[in-house]
Amino acid sequence: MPIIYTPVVGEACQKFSLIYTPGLVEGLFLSKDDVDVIPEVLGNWPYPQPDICVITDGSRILGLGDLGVNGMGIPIGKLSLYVAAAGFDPARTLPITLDLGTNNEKFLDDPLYLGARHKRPEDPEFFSYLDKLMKALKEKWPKMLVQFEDFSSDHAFASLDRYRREYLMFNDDIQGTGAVVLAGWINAVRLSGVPLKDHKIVFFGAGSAGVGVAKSIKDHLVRSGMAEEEARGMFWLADSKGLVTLDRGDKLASHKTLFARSDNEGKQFGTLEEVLYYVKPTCLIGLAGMGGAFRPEAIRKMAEYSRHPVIFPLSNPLTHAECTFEAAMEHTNGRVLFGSGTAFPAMHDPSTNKVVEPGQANNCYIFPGLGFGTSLAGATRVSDCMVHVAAVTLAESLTQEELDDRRLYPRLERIRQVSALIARDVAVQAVKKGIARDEDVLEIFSAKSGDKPAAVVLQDSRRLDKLLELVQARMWEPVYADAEAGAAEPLKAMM
Ligand SMILES: NC(=O)C1=CN([C@@H]2O[C@H](COP(=O)(O)OP(=O)(O)OC[C@H]3O[C@@H](n4cnc5c(N)ncnc54)[C@H](O)[C@@H]3O)[C@@H](O)[C@H]2O)C=CC1
Ligand SMILES: CC(=O)C(=O)O
Ligand SMILES: [Mg+2]
Repeated sequence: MPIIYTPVVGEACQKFSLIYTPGLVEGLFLSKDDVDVIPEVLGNWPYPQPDICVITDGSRILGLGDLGVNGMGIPIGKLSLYVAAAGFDPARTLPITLDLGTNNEKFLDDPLYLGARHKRPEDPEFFSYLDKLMKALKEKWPKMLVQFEDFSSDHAFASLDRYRREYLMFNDDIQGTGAVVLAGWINAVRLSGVPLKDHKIVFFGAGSAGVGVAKSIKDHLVRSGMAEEEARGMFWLADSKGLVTLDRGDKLASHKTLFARSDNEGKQFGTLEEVLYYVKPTCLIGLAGMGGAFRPEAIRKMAEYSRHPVIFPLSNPLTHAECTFEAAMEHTNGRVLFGSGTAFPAMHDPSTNKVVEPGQANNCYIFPGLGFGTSLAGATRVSDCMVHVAAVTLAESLTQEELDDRRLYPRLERIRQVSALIARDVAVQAVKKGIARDEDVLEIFSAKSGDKPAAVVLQDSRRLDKLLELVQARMWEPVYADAEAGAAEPLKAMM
């Protein structure tokens, strides 16, 4: 996991042009010059019809910025996790990197850079290209789910809004991250001892991930019965200019306006510390890609404001995490409820004489199961309910032992089990919405395409068990064709 994914995948992307292996088909590159021949380029893909595609334009790779075509490591890494964590067939996964240019001067001047050495196009050309690509992908592989990954935040929000109704797609940084943090947050709130409505959440970073997470938690609160205004009042977002307020004097990007504060009485708060002293939050979430930004003083303040402060330094890779697990433990006297984007090692807590394992709040707990359930159901799109149920199922997937250990997420070793549960519940939501098309899934609920079965049918435990069996039966297993060799046994034992 730490090799095919964060942190090493970040380094692999930084060095991608140098370590590239000619002749190995790793993924599909589409350049600006291909604009009129996109279907023909897709036709060059030498493997069977893909079920899942991860696409990036390399414009915001983890917290490492614009890596251009070198971002290819991310679709490859994410798809490896679709295989390992949910059971997609590796031959039916498609990594795509758009080589539309880069605004990274270092690469523009680098003779060894593999991508096109020109700047990125303006929005009209960018979206016209993307429109053609989405159309061509749907025409060629209508059932394939497309995951948008690591696009710069303006394009991440705009493309999600543009394609989510017409195409089978979702944005992992906005929706996958939203769901995984919501799951950890639900469990952290339970352990914090602070009533839900009294939580105050500060976000350091208000980009695709920050706003995606804030929206996901806010929508969950509203679904649970809280009024929209009250729910929104629990959030304070800070970006590179400080607390996001309506009267800050700059033109706010549209994705930030939903959470912009209007109750700041004309005062502005430029630094994270100023925001913390003003808000006195119970939760601090880092999604700014600023390594070390949660300094000891800030962590100590969090421990003053709450007996069990929730601190989530979520930026990737490890060097960009806002603080380490060790620092969070030290400056809260071990009271922190912690989740990070990249895994930190476990620590011995002298006060309890126990080993404490930090949570890994990474969308890798969500996208494999969400994608598998969507694909299994033959869903025609990814609805908000499908993403929301993925979060709730993840939050509820902990075993008694994991709950006793005060964990926020299940052990990573159980990821295939957890992904299967998420896939089942996502598929149920697709059936509920009438957007499932897979006949085996529909038959379990005695439904036809387009039907919306009654709640009593959808909650019937016998049918749910059958659906889980179907999920497990369809999961690809890394076994040798000659099963007699017994190569499958160690992996089966993990299930
Ligand atoms: N744990 C997880 O599962 C995930 C983690 N991430 C991480 O989150 C980070 C951000 O990702 P995105 O939101 O997509 O990027 P983004 O570029 O859309 O947003 C970054 C935000 O940070 C703010 N920022 C930048 N410098 C700052 C500073 N000095 N002080 C305060 N704010 C500052 C920007 O104004 C912007 O609001 C990345 O490091 C990425 O790896 C993203 C998705 C999932
Ligand atoms: C985990 C992830 O999607 C990111 O850091 O961008
Ligand atoms: Mg990402």
